[in-house]
Parts: sequence; structure tokens; C-alpha cells
Amino acid sequence: MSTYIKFIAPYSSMVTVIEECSSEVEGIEISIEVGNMEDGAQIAKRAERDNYDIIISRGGTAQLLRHVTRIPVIDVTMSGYDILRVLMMTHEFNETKALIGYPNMLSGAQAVIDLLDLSVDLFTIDSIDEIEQMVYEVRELGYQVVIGDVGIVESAKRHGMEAFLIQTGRETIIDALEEARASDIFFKWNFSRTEMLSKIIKHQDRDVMVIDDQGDILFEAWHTFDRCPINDTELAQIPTTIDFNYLVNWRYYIKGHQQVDVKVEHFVHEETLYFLLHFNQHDDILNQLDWVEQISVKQKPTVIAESDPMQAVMRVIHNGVSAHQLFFLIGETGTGRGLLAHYIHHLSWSGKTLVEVDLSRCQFEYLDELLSPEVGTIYLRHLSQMSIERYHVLGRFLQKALAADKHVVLSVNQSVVHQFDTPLIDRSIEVFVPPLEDRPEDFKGLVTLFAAYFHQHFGTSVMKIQTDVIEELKRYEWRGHARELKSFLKSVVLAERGYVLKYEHVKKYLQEKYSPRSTSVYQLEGTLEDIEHQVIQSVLEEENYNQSKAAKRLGINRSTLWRKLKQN
Ligand SMILES: Nc1ncnc2c1ncn2[C@@H]1O[C@H](COP(=O)(O)OP(=O)(O)OP(=O)(O)O)[C@@H](O)[C@H]1O
Repeated sequence: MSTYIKFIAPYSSMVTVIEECSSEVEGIEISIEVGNMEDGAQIAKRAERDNYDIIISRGGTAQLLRHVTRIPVIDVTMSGYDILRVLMMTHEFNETKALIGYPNMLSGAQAVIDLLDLSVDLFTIDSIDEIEQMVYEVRELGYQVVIGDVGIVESAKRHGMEAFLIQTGRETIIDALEEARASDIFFKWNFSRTEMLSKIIKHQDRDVMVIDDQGDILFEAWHTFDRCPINDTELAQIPTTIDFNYLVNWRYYIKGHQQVDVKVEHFVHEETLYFLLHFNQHDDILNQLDWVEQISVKQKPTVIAESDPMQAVMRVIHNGVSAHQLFFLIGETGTGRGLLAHYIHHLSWSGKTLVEVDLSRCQFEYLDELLSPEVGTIYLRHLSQMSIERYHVLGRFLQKALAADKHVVLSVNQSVVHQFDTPLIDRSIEVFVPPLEDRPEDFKGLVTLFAAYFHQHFGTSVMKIQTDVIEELKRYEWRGHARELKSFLKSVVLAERGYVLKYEHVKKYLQEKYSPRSTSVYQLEGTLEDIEHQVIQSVLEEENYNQSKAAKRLGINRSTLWRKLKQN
């Protein structure tokens, strides 16, 4: 793209030199007019209307033009050569000579005069307004010849003096033309970049970024995000992995539980490739499904397994986890199947998410969403409440899940392997989780663990449990297994003020719990949540730990009941 230059020459003899020089600078189209000061100002105004890119002029005229036009004005500053030429030319004259000019021009002139031992005196002016007065004073001082710029020469002539104009040489004009061209390129580049960025802002794109082909950031604006949600390495990879056959490329990043979608558009501007990135936080669909709960298992779950049957369970899990992906945890509700599912997940996928799925309420058309890369283990519950026709859909999903390298854990009350195809079953293990009465050796560990848990979570004071408390607890029938034991213990330790959980105390609570009146007499201690929990436990007991029946009686749905049970 050419640079259109209006050269306003302050004197006519400059025109020929400019014409000669203009062919030596590439990329310019030049139009020359002669006009000093006010005449020059009129030319500049016309040049602005005619859309010239840049004006070049000299000295006082250039200074004046900067006030009358918005087009950039380049000043052809006088060089040492220009001054040297005029001084050499006037050297032969014997008349006394005065060089009048602005300070910047005179400092160079003084050096030339000193070096060549010339007889010229210098007189400084700071503005055009001082010209007349200075020329008058110089004449009064007896000087016969005046050297200077156009304004000074004209004034000297008016005062009847001999005057020599400092002419601009070729090299100075070429310098000015090159400067005009370089400045114009810079202005245009800057202008179009600003225009491009303002277009982006006008579109009100909120989370956007413009990067160049090196991945360097030129512009960024954030609204949903605090800052760029992808890291520097990911950002730098974008330009190198774009398919230019498409106007728009997409990139997806998993950040925690969120998916970040990046729409990448590319465009060429001034021969440079740029990328416009729009960032979107992808709605986490799993979050919206109320039959799915996403859990991050950060710590290895503590599983009490002192008893032989529980040790056998742990051995099966440890030995099977590397070669098997599908686990059937067979046992009654409250025996710890959920805890074991977390444990299995932690063994292989501690950095990923575990999703708990309530099959009784599952929308099967969304099941594939569970196969997203951040999910490590899928824990399926309430299979018995899923309609039998769904088995083949579930079977297909299990195959896909195993192919996607997930672990799947199913908690069931009895063996269901006969419902599935052989290829699936070959990759599965059945783990029989024993009822609490079959593992009395675990009571001590469980009671200690639960007491510590309540101390941590509710600030209860019990730190130590008397041995006969454990023995007493073993004698009772815990139909809700570990969950019921935990719940009972919660009521007891909440009421306890001392550090030691004593036999008499526990005995009293057990009697109340198992007396016919117990279901309607609640401990009105603790928070509203604690009292609610006692009510839930009583109803569960009365319904023989059938959660569906209990939920129905309490007027809440099954998943709410389950969540409430889990909170404790
Ligand atoms: N062996 C164990 N060691 C430590 N805690 C246990 C153990 N077994 C069960 N628990 C605790 O008892 C409570 C009930 O266990 P869990 O929820 O795992 O049972 P579940 O068999 O999954 O029952 P449901 O299917 O009804 O939820 C949980 O708080 C769990 O942490």
C-alpha cells in the first residue's frame, strides 16, 4: 500500500530537488506545492480533505501546519551539510555576515564555523514573531548579509539587505521521504490494529483473547473467567494445531469438574496471522442430573476390616482391582458397600471423579455423559429398583464404560450376574460384604472410628470407649449394620459430656432404643438435624431398613432420604 505525501515546499527552487529525490524512495506517491507559512496552511487543509497520508514541509511552515491539520507533518530539519553549503557559498563575500536561526540549527552551524574558521556571526531567535526585530537589530549592528530560512530571507530583503537562503540538500529530502514512509506504515498498522480490537469489543464478546502465531497475547477481556482458563502450554499449542480448512476450530479442556470450550477463529491482518479465541464454560451436564452425584475421593477411605470376613473382602478387592473393572458388591444396606466403592475408586483413580448413580431414577438416555474423561469410577446403586426391561440397556452401557477404561461398581442385595452377558461377567468380580453380626471383631474399630468422626465433625467430647461398651454393643442386633451402629453412636456421644464413653450410659440408651416406647421418644438434644436423624432412624427400624418404605412414610423421595442418611 502506497503512502500519499503532500510536500509543501516553502520556496520554489526546492521543487526540482524533491522531484529528483522522490524516485529514489519506494512505496510513495508524491504531490508537491509551493507555499510558505499561511499559503502552506491552506494547502495543508486541502491535502487533509483529499485524504493524503502525510505532509512534509520545512522549518516555521512545518511548525505552523501541525496546528492546522490532523495529518502527521514531517519537518525537513536542516542538516549540517545544508548549513555548510550556504556558508561555503558566502565565504567569498567580504561583507559582514549574520546567520539567524533557531537554537537547534545554530548549534550545528557554530561547530562548522569554528572548524573552518569562517567569519559569520550567529543570532538566535525562538519564534517566527522575533524575525522582524532580529533582522532590524542585525542591520543596525552594521551587518550587510543575512543567512537564514525563508522567513528570515524575506524579512532581510524587506530591510534592503543582501540575503542567502539555506537550501535543503538531496540527502535531507531523501531522509524526510523515508521518514514519512516509515511513519505512515507504522500509523496504518497501529490504526488497523486498534480498529480490529475495537471491532472485537463492539461485538461484546466477553471472554475473548487475540493471540498471534507465536502464541503471544495481543488482547484479552474476561468476564466469566478471572483470567485465561487454559495454561501457557495449552495456549501456545493452539496456533500449531489449527486446521486451516475450517473457518472455526474448537478446542475442549477439562478443568476440574468444568469443561472449557474454546472457539478458535483465524484471520490474516497486515500479512500476519492472528487467532481470535472465544472462551465458554461448558455447562457441566453431570451437575444438572439429580440422580448423579460427583464425588472427589481425596483421601484413602478408612475401612475397618479386623474380622476374617472383612479381611477376605479387602483381599478380593486388592487382588482383583488391576485385572477387573466391574465389581458387584453384594450385601445388605448399611454394610459398607458405598465405602468400599470409594475405596476401589481410590486405588485406581484418586485424581479423577467418582460418580454415584441412583439407578431407580436414572434417565438412561443421559448415561453416556458418565463416560466423560474426568470420571474414573461409576458407582451404581439401587439396581433392585430399576425395571427389569432396563437390564439390556444397562448391559450395553457397562460394555461401553469398560471399553472407556472406567471402573464400575454395582451395589446389590444379591447376585445378579445371571442378568448380564458372559464377556461382561468375565471382567467382573463378586464381593460378598458380610453383615455386621458376622464380624464382631470389627466393632471396636468401627466404634472408635465413628467416635473420632463425630469428635472431628461435631466437636463431641468422647475420646475413649470402655471395653465393656464394645462387648455390650456386640450383643444387639444391628439390622441396619454399620450405618445403624454409627447412627446410634451419634446420639450417644452427642449426649455425653465426659471424655470416656461408659458402659452404664450406653446400656441405658440401648434399653431405650429397644424398648417398645423408644420409637416415639426422641432425644431432644443436639441440632434440628440430629433430631431429624433420630426420627429417620426410628422409621427405618420400623420399616426393617427398607428405604423405599421409610421414604414413603416420611413423605420424602428416596434420594433425599439417602442423602440425609449419608450426611451423618
Ligand atoms: N468397614 C467399615 N469401616 C468404616 N466405616 C464403615 C464400614 N462399613 C460401613 N461404614 C460406615 O457406615 C456407614 C454406612 O455405610 P455405607 O453407606 O457404605 O453402606 P452401604 O452398604 O453403601 O449402604 P447403602 O447402599 O444403603 O448406602 C458409612 O458412614 C460408612 O462410612
